[in-house]
Amino acid sequence: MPLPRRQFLTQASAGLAGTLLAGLVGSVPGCAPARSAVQGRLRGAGHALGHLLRTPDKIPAPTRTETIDTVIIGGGISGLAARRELHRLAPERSTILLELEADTGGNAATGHNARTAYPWGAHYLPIPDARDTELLAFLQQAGVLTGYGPTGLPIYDETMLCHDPAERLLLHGHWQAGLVPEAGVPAADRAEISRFLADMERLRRAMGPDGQDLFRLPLTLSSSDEVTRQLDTETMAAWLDRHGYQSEYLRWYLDYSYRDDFGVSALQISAWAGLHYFAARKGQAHNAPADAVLTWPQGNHFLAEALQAQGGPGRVQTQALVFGLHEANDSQLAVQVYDARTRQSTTLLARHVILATPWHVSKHLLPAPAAGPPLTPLHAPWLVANLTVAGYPGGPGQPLSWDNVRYGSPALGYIDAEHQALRGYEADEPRSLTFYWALPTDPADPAAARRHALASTYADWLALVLTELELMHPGLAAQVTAADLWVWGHGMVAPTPGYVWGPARALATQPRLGGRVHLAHTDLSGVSVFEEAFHQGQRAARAVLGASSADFQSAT
Ligand SMILES: Cc1cc2nc3c(=O)[nH]c(=O)nc-3n(C[C@H](O)[C@H](O)[C@H](O)COP(=O)(O)OP(=O)(O)OC[C@H]3O[C@@H](n4cnc5c(N)ncnc54)[C@H](O)[C@@H]3O)c2cc1C
Repeated sequence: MPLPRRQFLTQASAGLAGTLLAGLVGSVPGCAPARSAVQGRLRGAGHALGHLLRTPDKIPAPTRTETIDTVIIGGGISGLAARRELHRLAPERSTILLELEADTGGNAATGHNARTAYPWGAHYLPIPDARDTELLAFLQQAGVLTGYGPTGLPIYDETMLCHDPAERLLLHGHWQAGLVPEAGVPAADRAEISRFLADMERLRRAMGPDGQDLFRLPLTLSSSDEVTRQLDTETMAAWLDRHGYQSEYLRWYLDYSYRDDFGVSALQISAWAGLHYFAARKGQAHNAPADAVLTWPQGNHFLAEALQAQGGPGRVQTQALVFGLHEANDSQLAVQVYDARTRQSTTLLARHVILATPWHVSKHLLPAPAAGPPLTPLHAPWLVANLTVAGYPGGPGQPLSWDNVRYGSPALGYIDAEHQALRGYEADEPRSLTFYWALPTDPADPAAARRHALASTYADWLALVLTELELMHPGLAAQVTAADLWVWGHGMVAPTPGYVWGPARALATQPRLGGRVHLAHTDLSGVSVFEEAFHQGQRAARAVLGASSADFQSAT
């Protein structure tokens, strides 16, 4: 049964001050400033335009026709990577990328205040596996990778490697360094945490009988070992129970990590995905440790801009809603697109289409699939809040770090958006903080959480965020001067049991419409991270070129 809205917000704030949910910021005792003192607004992806897909009769019929070789639908990381790859391998082809929003980047969106750019979504890339030469080549061209050391390991631009201090955790009233609970944690729990991390280290190095790493990114490179893939059929929580991992500190740390990458906890993801999270990361660098991350004030929008810049002169059209896709004739597809600027629609006749949209959009555009289980990705809604705070977020212990998390919180903490700025700060200078919050989702009715999230008001969200800030830094909520908030109705895909290696994903990723439509999106991976999106795009672009050469051969 759908949650009433008040209950949804109560769950979102589980553990926060009980008085919070009156819905008025001023009702939070002793912490929240008068509502009028905080400048800001509630934003979000272009729901109104996107929702036109549900009522196509309200969209004007196409009045013009254009012919083009390849149309890319969706300008997130996967669509931009596809465009770059097409340009790299076949620059003579005509392409157009159509993006619904006013800017490309998808979930790697950015905004800014008077002080700095900040992320609205994806904000970091762990240093990649040094075997991922295609990703390294892109990063080198983007200036992120500056060369190679004497042993052949990549050297990353020091200004883009996350500076120290990178992470801190508020635990037992004290800020400790790092996010793995340590300070004041009983010895038995510490031993369990060490055992788990040692297990993950073993899995990181483990190979399957086919000679492939058991876990790797992109995940298609992981071993096809059946015993390992069977782990996709149980939940990570069940796997932890089976292996005697009961420590509440360990379970909190794992749930925090999974909510941060997948939006849901160990109860909702498969054991394969839960282990992949820890065992697939094999970053290596000449000038950074294996767990270093690359980050920018504007988050991964930096990488989106670089992908777009490397994609050549092909057209990129934003505020363009694709609402129809069908076969026009034996050799062309018809793509119907509505331009929200001119309020006119066009039919593009294309030999190939790369569909780089989330599955809830793609399934509307594609003809019904062949018989088989449907793909039903679970997406938690997310709240991201960018705050300007007049005071310093200090506290006992480790100073302000890039990533700041409160143990036991239902939220995911905040990033210091100005962390990478290469300058000193006056103690009383304002700071820009980016809060992340994966909202609770009932897998039986995920649409209910989304509906409630989209129906909640600026005041509702602001109350949640300010209360969380107050619990992290008593007295600081009153010093918030601006707060812009963004709700993602669909955050990122959660790899629920059976999603990654079950039949539905394999079926959904098949080429469609006579082999002329190729799909790319992290929903089709099950693990929503930059590396997956990048490789999804590359694979789709190569599939277009492969299909084109087959066309060419059959025509000659
Ligand atoms: C809050 C949040 C934080 C995240 N943090 C990180 C992180 O730190 N690091 C990381 O690696 N990953 C992170 N991710 C995951 C991130 O989603 C992926 O890394 C990646 O950006 C996904 O790219 P994509 O191309 O698969 O999808 P999307 O970003 O979903 O791109 C799809 C695009 O299609 C467009 N579109 C949809 N419908 C239409 C239509 N009908 N016509 C035209 N265009 C359409 C959309 O507007 C969108 O631009 C985060 C995700 C979220 C939500």
